[in-house]
Amino acid sequence: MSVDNSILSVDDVSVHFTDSSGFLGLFGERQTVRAVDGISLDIGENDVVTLIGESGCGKSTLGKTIIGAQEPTHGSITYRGQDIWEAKNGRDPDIPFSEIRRSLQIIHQDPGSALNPNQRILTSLMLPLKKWNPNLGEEERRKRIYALLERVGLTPAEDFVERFPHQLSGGEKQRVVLVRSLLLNPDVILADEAISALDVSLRVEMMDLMLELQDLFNTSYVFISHDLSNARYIAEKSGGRIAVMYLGRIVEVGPIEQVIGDPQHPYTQALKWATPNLYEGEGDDGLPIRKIDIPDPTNRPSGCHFHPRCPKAREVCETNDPGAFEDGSGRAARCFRADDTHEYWDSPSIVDD
Ligand SMILES: Nc1ncnc2c1ncn2[C@@H]1O[C@H](COP(=O)(O)OP(=O)(O)OP(=O)(O)O)[C@@H](O)[C@H]1O
Repeated sequence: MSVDNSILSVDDVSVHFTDSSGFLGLFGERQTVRAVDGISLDIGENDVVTLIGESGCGKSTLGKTIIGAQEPTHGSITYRGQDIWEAKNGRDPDIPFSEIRRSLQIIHQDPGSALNPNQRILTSLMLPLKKWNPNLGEEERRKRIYALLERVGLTPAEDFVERFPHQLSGGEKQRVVLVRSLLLNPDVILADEAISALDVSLRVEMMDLMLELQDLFNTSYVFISHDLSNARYIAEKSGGRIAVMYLGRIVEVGPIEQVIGDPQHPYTQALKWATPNLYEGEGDDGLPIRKIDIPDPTNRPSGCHFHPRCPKAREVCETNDPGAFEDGSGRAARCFRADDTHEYWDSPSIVDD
């Protein structure tokens, strides 16, 4: 899906891992996991996109690919028109890879692992600022760090900068990591389950803080979450998009009013059904999923990959792979049901009553 003013363009990107470990590997068989499979997505200025889906659907791999930390096996990622991997491989880029690296930052679930346990917070924040902004004097650097720490509520900053990571709570560490990313003035921050490890009471506070700072820094975010309530909160507050992933693909993407308010893809409907505070008062049409088990990612079902679990599957879904249908509202869904005139509607159901 394309946007105006795009910073990052993901164009038909796949990431396939070939694995010869495991049982079949003993017999020399190599299996391919299609962690990301033919995804196109643009990230614009001041944009927010939240990737949601079950464990193993490819959210982290797509996120890492978007920020240039994972090389795609197919397709391209461009940053302001510059192919990231051509820049990384030094093919005379218009934008050097170091500049791309600075512009695309990541915040992980575990802030502890992102901070050197032997360094005081001041050193952890000073070093990257010095590396990326060598013309900035020590006093100016210190001023920026203090101002940002105060802005995220780590006050008094003079006290926090003298501490080591083990002297901070999880929420405080995550704020320090956020400050460290923002000091580099990035265009895009990938927040990979960045709030999942925080106490529930702190999650909303952290999401609010990140979105407030977005306005100040003109930063775009790609949030990764397995929790549809959090994804809804972020998308609602930011006016951003939600992208629902299933077995390496985006099966539905668009604004919150469409994707959560009126989901088109049966998988999005199942996710919504499984999130009680989103489903309240919507009646009970029965279980919106036929099988709980996630299919083997090395051996995906034919046709629509969701068809064995889909309560609305018809014969055509077993053989034909749906493309993305756009409905003119900014939403696209990979389901034949999104097309009123599709042969799906005349195809016999494969679901037992
Ligand atoms: N380096 C790798 N080598 C082989 N397979 C991998 C590798 N990284 C990821 N995978 C596989 O790719 C698929 C997608 O993994 P990924 O971590 O992107 O999913 P996810 O949606 O982020 O899951 P989770 O929410 O559990 O973190 C999984 O089947 C995973 O086992």
